[in-house]
Amino acid sequence: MFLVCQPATRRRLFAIAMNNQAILPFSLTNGVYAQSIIYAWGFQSMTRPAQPTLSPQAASVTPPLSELLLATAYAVEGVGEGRSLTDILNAEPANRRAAVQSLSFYVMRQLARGHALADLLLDRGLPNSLADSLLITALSLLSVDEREVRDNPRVPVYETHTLVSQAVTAAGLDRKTAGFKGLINACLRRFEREREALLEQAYLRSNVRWGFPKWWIGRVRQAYPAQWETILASSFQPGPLTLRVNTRKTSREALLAALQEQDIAATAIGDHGVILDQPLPVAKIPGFEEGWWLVQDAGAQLAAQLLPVTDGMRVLDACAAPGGKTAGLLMQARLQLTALDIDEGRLERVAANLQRLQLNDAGVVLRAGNAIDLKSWWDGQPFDAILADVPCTASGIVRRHPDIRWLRQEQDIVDTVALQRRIVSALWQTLKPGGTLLYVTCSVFPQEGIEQDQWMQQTLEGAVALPSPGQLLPGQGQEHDGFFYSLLRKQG
Ligand SMILES: C[S@@+](CC[C@H](N)C(=O)[O-])C[C@H]1O[C@@H](n2cnc3c(N)ncnc32)[C@H](O)[C@@H]1O
Repeated sequence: MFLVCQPATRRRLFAIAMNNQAILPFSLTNGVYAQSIIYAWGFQSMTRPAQPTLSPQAASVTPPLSELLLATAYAVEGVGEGRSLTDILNAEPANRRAAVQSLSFYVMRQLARGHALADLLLDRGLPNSLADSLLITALSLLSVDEREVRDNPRVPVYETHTLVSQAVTAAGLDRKTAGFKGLINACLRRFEREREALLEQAYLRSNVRWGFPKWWIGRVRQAYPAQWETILASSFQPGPLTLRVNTRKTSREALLAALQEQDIAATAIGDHGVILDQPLPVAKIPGFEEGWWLVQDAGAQLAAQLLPVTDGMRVLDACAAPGGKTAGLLMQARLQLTALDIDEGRLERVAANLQRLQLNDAGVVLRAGNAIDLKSWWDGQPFDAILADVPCTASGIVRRHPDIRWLRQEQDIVDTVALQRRIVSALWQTLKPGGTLLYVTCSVFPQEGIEQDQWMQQTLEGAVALPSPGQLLPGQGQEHDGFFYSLLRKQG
């Protein structure tokens, strides 16, 4: 494998490869009576980012709940300012990352409820955004109900008095929130007293009922009048842990047998997938170090199967990072593969992941570049096949990235559609006559899927549609996230 990047990047890449560890489980104290943690975030999280070094003793101690609540409030504030929760969590120290992930994922799902309750308790939000985020965090966690716990046993549940006192202690830990201790205490205690009435009022709001922004609910409802409720309900729940077997290293039967041996319940899904009954830390699943599998949703696994590739082909994976679909393609055949991505940092993850899976063949080149700017990265040799897993709103993968629904704005759909068209138009020029291009998005919005497909067939010279799944929706039939697939051949 050959990486086209700066020398400093190469050094960091080596460090990442050496650091390739899984997220560890943790246990919470402080009055938690039901707790379990989501471990794998997807392919990206299989490589642990560089973290400040902690002594083994310090790294194994989970901080008190008050500290976790404050860290979660910082995460909520960060998302409110437009930062990705994945980036925020990557910067968390190792000893609390899993705990803060569990809390912040839950709060993200119930953010509309937390906001609505804070609105009802205070005429205006708190004048300090961190204090406001702490109040919303505590209210989201205090308002967990039995039905939620029944539907999802991983929901974090705390005894009320513990949560209230820890939230107030959390306020005292930071000078930005210390002045709001009394007000936060008063709000949380009032919530305890008026819980039923406040929740009843909050649930009158559609964004609280569904856990999505109003504009998002409207878009899904308009696009899928018969299925919108199941799509939203399914998108609200956390996705399961699904693995894609590395068929270069092992078989699905062998992986299922190894899982069974360790009493890990799992079933086959799709052609190469395995779905675990319960999520586990990746390091606890047999074969992680050996590269027997990667974490990949069943819908995403289809990409490598749909693009017709055979040994020796010149293939472009145009928006490759973090490399889940690159890995899938390399399991299908021995390729002369260029993995292109505009983000050099994310490209490092492709390298680390291919290394763990031992798919870093001599014919693989990782290249940092903008797909639109052909002159900057293309050598003029046409490709036999192109995977265009273009940037999108990611509205189909909100189960695994619960912050996305709050980070996106309705206008983003228009901007993303325009960017996707520019990327595909450029890539089409690099495709051989007779070659195939697979267009992929992890979105449920038709503007990025079926409407783009129509546009491509009308606009791209010589484009002929081949059979492909089209729109895959969460909660409809097989277990998977939301994706759109269109396979086009360039007539020669
Ligand atoms: C949906 S993600 C790709 C996921 C990846 N194919 C996988 O399966 O792991 C889209 C990627 O496109 C990259 N990207 C965005 N704009 C791009 C551009 N103009 N040229 C190349 N890559 C781009 C982003 O950095 C991001 O990594």
